[in-house]
Amino acid sequence: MSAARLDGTATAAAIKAELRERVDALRIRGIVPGLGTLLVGDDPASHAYVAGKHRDCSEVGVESIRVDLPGDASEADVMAAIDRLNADPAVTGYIVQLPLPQGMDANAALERIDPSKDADGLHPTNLGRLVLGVDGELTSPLPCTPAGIVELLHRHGVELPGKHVVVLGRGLTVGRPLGLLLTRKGIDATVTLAHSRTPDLATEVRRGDVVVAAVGVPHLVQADWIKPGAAVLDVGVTRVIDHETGKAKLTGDIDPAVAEVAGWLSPNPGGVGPMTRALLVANVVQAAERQLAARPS
Ligand SMILES: Nc1nc2c(c(=O)[nH]1)N[C@@H](CN(C=O)c1ccc(C(=O)N[C@@H](CCC(=O)O)C(=O)O)cc1)CN2
Repeated sequence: MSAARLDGTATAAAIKAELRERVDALRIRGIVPGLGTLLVGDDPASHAYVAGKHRDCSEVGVESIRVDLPGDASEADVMAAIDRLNADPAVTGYIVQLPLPQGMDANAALERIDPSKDADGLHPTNLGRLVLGVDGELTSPLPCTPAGIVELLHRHGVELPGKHVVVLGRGLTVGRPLGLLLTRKGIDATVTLAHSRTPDLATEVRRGDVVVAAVGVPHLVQADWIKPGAAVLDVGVTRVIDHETGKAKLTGDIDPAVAEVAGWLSPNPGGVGPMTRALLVANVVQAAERQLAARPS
């Protein structure tokens, strides 16, 4: 038996259709949401992701403001670009595409973002609100990949309360905030956050009703690591050369044989990636709705 597909492309399309209606309602009230992106350097993957983000915006009626700096830009250039995005009234929310070129302080860049314009939910204030809001109502933006994973499972009817979720990877954009999100009241999962220094990964993964792999090690997770029927989300991406075609192709963290054991499996590409982008647009629309709510009537 083969796992059912956690279809990120179709789910993201449904979310974008819902967002289109919210954007239309905002525009009628005179608010035009705009997403800004700041991309430094010429990493092809980052360029592809940023292009996808702007494509999504045009599909839902969100304006795009794109700032690209060369790879040899100084930290002062990056900070100045962030200051301009903070001040630009056309920018409802924006992101600094990660990774920044080697040697550049990503934390300093993230801290410079105006938290009310932080479309990635990665500013310390918004990550702090995620920690503080574990028991309560949350009105700050959530990091896009964790929010996308929870939404993808929810829209496929995969229940999380009381389930054991094993997350592989402790990075800033996925593993770390995902652990916080999954343990919030209302989501109520139990989380194991495993990483490169965890002994015996296979034993940890076998305990998971849900497994999220975000480490960037091609085909790390093997079929005999998976509890039969588990939901498996493949987030990590490595570009490897296909020996038959000589071209680079995307390879995820999950071995294809996992499909024979898992109950649910997200394809990669076509799984969590499109959900990350859809939830980014959702954060921008939400920020615009907050602007509207704060406007004197
Ligand atoms: N500022 C941020 N930087 C990065 C984040 C982030 O959330 N914020 N996450 C990752 C990359 N990422 C978002 O920027 C991202 C990854 C993948 C995709 C995506 O749509 N993938 C497609 C395949 C695209 C391709 O062909 O290359 C898919 O999975 O179907 C979008 C965004 C690191 N940086």
